Amino acid sequence: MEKAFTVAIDGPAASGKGTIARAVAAHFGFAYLDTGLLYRATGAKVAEGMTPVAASESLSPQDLQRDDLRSGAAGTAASKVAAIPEVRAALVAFQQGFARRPGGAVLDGRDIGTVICPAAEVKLYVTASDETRAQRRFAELSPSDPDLTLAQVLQDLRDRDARDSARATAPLKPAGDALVLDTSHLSIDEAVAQAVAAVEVGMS
Ligand SMILES: Nc1ncnc2c1ncn2[C@@H]1O[C@H](COP(=O)(O)OP(=O)(O)O)[C@@H](O)[C@H]1O
Ligand SMILES: Nc1ccn([C@@H]2O[C@H](COP(=O)(O)OP(=O)(O)O)[C@@H](O)[C@H]2O)c(=O)n1
Repeated sequence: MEKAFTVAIDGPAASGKGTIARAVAAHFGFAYLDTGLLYRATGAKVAEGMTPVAASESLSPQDLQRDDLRSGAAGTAASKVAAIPEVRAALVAFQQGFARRPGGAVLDGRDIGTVICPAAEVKLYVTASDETRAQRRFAELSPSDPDLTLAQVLQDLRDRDARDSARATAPLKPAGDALVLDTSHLSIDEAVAQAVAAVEVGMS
């Protein structure tokens, strides 16, 4: 594909957005941007003493490659800086430029279909029950954090979703024209197949 074509994927924590986004990008040969990493890296720099706005304005490719961005603490730090309008504003141009690059792009996050790419050709809102999401995230994080409990992961997800949904700027919510994909009872292959089918409709 020569022209721009944007697939916007939003949803709450650990719903399967990233898994679907990566698979869709690989299937169609599109570029992929995990926009949560921008907020996680900003939060990590704030934890090291930078102000949130300076951190968001100075993000480098290396900042996005740190190996400590996937932890629960990094997710919580991300959602705190993500509520600051100036931090979000500092990250808009990069995301929009990525979305409109020639050849197609998939972006996943919280506000891609609502704020970053309201004209995206395809919009998905990926969700799953709180318990399903907590079990998936627990399975992911517990091998490297033996003290972690399922109850703690569930509480962290709920706190983060509540903060992301309640903020005034770019809150977590489905775009009016998004296709809602509940993955609670879908395998990864089934969820990806439904997303691929939605993109095929968008391309036709
Ligand atoms: N449909 C699914 N069924 C089972 N596990 C899934 C499914 N989708 C995602 N997962 C797993 O759940 C975890 C969280 O998925 P991820 O794509 O990282 O979510 P998000 O990007 O929304 O935070 C990962 O370990 C992933 O392999
Ligand atoms: N487009 C985005 C992406 C992430 N975020 C914030 O960054 C946090 C981490 O996002 P993430 O996508 O990496 O989190 P997971 O859904 O993977 O757990 C979220 O809880 C949001 O607060 C956002 O506000 N807007």
